[in-house]
Amino acid sequence: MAVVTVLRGVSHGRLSLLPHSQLPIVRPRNRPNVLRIFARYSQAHDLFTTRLQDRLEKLPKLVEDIVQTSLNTGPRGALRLAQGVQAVVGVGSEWLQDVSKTANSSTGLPTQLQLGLLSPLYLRKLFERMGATYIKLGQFIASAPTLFPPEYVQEFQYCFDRAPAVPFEEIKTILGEELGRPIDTVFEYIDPAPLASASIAQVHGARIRGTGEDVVIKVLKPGIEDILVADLNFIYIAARILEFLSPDLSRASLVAIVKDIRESMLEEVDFNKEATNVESFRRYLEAMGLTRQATAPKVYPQYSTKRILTMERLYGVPLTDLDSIKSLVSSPEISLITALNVWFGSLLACESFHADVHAGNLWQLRDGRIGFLDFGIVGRISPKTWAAMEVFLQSISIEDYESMASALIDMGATGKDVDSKAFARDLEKIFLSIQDLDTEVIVAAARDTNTNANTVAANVAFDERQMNALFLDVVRVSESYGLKFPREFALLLKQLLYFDRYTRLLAPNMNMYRDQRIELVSNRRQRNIYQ
Ligand SMILES: Nc1ncnc2c1ncn2[C@@H]1O[C@H](COP(=O)(O)OP(=O)(O)OP(=O)(O)O)[C@@H](O)[C@H]1O
Repeated sequence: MAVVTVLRGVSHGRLSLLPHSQLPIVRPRNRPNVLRIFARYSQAHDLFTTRLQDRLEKLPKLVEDIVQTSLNTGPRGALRLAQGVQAVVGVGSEWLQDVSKTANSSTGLPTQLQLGLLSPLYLRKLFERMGATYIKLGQFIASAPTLFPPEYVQEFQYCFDRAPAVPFEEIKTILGEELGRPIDTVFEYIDPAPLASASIAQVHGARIRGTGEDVVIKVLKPGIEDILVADLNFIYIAARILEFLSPDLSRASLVAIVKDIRESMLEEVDFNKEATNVESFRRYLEAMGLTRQATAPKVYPQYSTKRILTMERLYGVPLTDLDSIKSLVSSPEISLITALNVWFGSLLACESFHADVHAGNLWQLRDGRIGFLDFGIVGRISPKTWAAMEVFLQSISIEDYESMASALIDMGATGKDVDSKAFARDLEKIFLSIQDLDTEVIVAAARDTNTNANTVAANVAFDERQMNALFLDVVRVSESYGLKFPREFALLLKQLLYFDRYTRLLAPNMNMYRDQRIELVSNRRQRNIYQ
């Protein structure tokens, strides 16, 4: 909790050294008042002096670390600083405009505007402008509700990763360097217009020379590693200073956060890792006899490196694109069931699970199969978490909130005794509210006979916001009982809520946790749902 407290303090600009009045006091018994007061004062004073000395001793190491890290960052640091200033000025002027719009209103400035650039909305915008590292940091905040204040976790769910495209000439240069030979000896054709452009990578359609196979090439954007080094070093310095200023801050947690961010970012900019993840998912499909039902793009290792990833091109539409999907398959419900069974099966039988199956990464393919894209973020489940997760999922399916509570207690590290009955009652309230809220939203969308893609999308966005709020509720209630979950649990739960949303959209009458066709817990034996 120390991390949360301090980070909250920072976010409201209130970080300070521990004042005298809050120093722990050891009460000696049976002493006259004056002596007691003196003893109390001198103990507090001693403690303060010891802490100060302790800190002063650490100061040279901190300065050395900062200097060393800044030297490692080199001129990239200055460049990043300039970009940072530009981003602050940009979002700052947006904020000023918004302030001036509300200046004449009688209700005064909304809290969002009062907090300035530190408010969730403007901080999210600032992160988006700052690019790759901060977008990933934002996405990390969104996935770590136990560490950050809920309003930030909620807002950062919408940290969009879109960035201007890098000119095609530059992309061609990178491809030539990475392939080590003229690109036209490998590719017969590359589409100069990118299929997608995010902060870290850009994707182009292409055709392999000789075989004529359609592929996509995911290219790491130039200079992205430099930006990462500069940004991660900056984040490291900030963490060190925080530790220095607040000795009460749990060091292990803060270091773990920085380590987690660092590791997940470095994994994402190494396409060899993504290639390994896709390949292991494909092996899982093969081993389970699921290749006729689902796929992930085949990787062309001979045309892939750390910086470029050449993959089979899939053709299809996102599973949530209701109108398009109906033109491809007669029963979107069956498609959804397949997707769910394949994903749940991977939890058990694959080395890692796809931890980012948002709508853009889950496709209904033209050939009828389900396509899983983008294996940049994966999770791994420890046996302990998985065992508790099994019970958790079973308990959802039978609406047994007491076993749900005990599964959550098993998963969440706590030294305290938890009142599992009260916890169960609180969980029940949350899950009941999920059912009510979502059904309402989706039914409203479905009744609209003129529904077009935009209408559906608007409703889905609204629905997603609610789902996230409910997901945060589960975590918040658990936290109030002293539970702290491993991050893989948050990844899993978030994914389940995404799936719940797809279910309400594609198969409103189906109960994901009860339907016999969905093997939530054990998917070793694939049932034939097509008979
Ligand atoms: N194998 C593929 N076949 C067809 N299109 C693809 C393929 N891989 C990627 N794309 C297209 O490129 C887009 C971005 O790809 P991907 O999700 O892998 O990159 P990303 O940089 O991680 O993007 P994001 O973070 O937005 O998910 C996909 O949404 C899809 O439109």
